[in-house]
Amino acid sequence: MKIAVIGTGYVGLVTGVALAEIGHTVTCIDVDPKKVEALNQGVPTIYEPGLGEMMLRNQKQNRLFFTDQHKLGLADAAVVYLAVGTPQNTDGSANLSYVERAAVEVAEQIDHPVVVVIKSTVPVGTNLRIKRLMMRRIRPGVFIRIASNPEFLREGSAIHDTFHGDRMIIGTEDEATASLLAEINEPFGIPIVKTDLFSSEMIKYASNAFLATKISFINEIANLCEKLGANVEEVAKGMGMDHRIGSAFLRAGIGYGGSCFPKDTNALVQLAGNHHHTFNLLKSVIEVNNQQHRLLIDKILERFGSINGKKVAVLGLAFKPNTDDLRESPALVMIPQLAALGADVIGYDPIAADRGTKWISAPARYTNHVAEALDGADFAVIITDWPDIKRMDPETYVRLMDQPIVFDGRNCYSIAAAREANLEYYSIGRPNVVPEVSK
Ligand SMILES: NC(=O)c1ccc[n+]([C@@H]2O[C@H](COP(=O)([O-])OP(=O)(O)OC[C@H]3O[C@@H](n4cnc5c(N)ncnc54)[C@H](O)[C@@H]3O)[C@@H](O)[C@H]2O)c1
Ligand SMILES: O=c1ccn([C@@H]2O[C@H](COP(=O)(O)OP(=O)(O)O[C@H]3O[C@H](CO)[C@@H](O)[C@H](O)[C@H]3O)[C@@H](O)[C@H]2O)c(=O)[nH]1
Repeated sequence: MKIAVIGTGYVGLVTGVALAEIGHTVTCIDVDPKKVEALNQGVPTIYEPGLGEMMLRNQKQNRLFFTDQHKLGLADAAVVYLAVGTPQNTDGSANLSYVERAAVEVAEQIDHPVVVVIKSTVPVGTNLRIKRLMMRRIRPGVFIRIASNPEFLREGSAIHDTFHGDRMIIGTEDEATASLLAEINEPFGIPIVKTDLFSSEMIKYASNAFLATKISFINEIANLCEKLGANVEEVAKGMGMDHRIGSAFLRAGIGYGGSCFPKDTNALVQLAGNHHHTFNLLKSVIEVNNQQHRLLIDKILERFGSINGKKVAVLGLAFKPNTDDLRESPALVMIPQLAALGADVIGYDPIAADRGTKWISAPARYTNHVAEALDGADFAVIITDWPDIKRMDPETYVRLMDQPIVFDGRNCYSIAAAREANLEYYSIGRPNVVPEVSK
């Protein structure tokens, strides 16, 4: 099948590469000529384990192409995926201008029937609205069908998720379109759920909102555990063994970030509000998450009083491990706050260090060497549970820092290991470790 994918961001690039991998001929189109140039040279524009090799293989086998010319990319495509961004408007609602622009571009260029598949996360009703928008612009005699096929990949494990997802959702207006999409995606071997357009759009928002709810719920339990002397990891383990609850997404921490949960929860609250429904539960989930981002600062101030002039190592800038994505990362909140309190901040990230200066508007230095960040530091703050940080022996902090005091937003080490290393250690929802000498 000849397929065009519009947008080579996270979702567009992974979708394009994966569809080529299962045998389709795919042309990915992006308005950014620099991205297209890099991709044409075989250089992936996002950091995603396993993506680069798969991309190159399919380019070499002439199944995967990149262009910034819509006309060229759409020329003989039977199916066109829209995978452009749907960022947040200032009021929290989803900004659909990129989807609309891409849809208009397709409508004006195509001269043959196509199925338009919306991969972007869009509010309920958008697919239908986009179809109508396109119908007003297509040439006489050209026919389009629309499908909603929301994406569920996680950054950092996008390739794995694409080939081993729990389900694929296909929302359509007619069985023929649903069957065509099922046939295209059949080689992925993932269970396919066929449904209507509106339900498909809602499944995406409801799924992200539910996962965010699990995280905020366990974070609230963690905050209570701290007050009551329980250990949230023990609690999450005990809860998660009940299969009705499940153990996934019960890791307490500094709060969720990333390009999806924050914006999609806000968009669902807005969407509900537009229909005179106050989504109280989700509003609280968002509020708890915002509070959670500030929690470590409170702990730091409680410990030190003032951090003016203190050297702090911030470990991890990305919103989660295995990605260089800083969108809505707790680091964006934490580093400016630390700097505003007078701390001398040095940020470490194994992959995203060079993005620090560009993304974070606060006086701070950045490095991709963890030892350089820790050297002579008065305290450290862990934002991202990168494998190399988790693997680090807690004794390393004692060896490198001026004062071995760690505020861990991701519960990277066991309480026993911190105690054994004589580390002063504050984590989330677990007992503090304060060695005798520090008391
Ligand atoms: N990032 C994720 O992990 C993820 C996962 C699931 C769903 N989603 C959803 O998928 C959508 C895309 O997310 P993303 O993170 O890949 O976005 P992104 O912002 O990283 O990338 C969007 C790309 O589209 C390009 N673009 C914009 N308008 C265009 C046009 N008219 N023609 C061609 N190219 C155009 C941009 O240049 C950019 O490269 C969003 O709706 C998002 O919510 C994202
Ligand atoms: O138990 C947990 C699990 C996650 N997180 C945090 O939650 C955020 C999101 O993590 P994750 O879901 O792994 O990453 P994303 O790449 O943002 O993926 C989410 O958002 C995507 C975009 O919509 C969806 O496609 C995915 O299914 C959905 O998991 C990160 O900050 C994590 O640190 C926690 O704090 N505790």
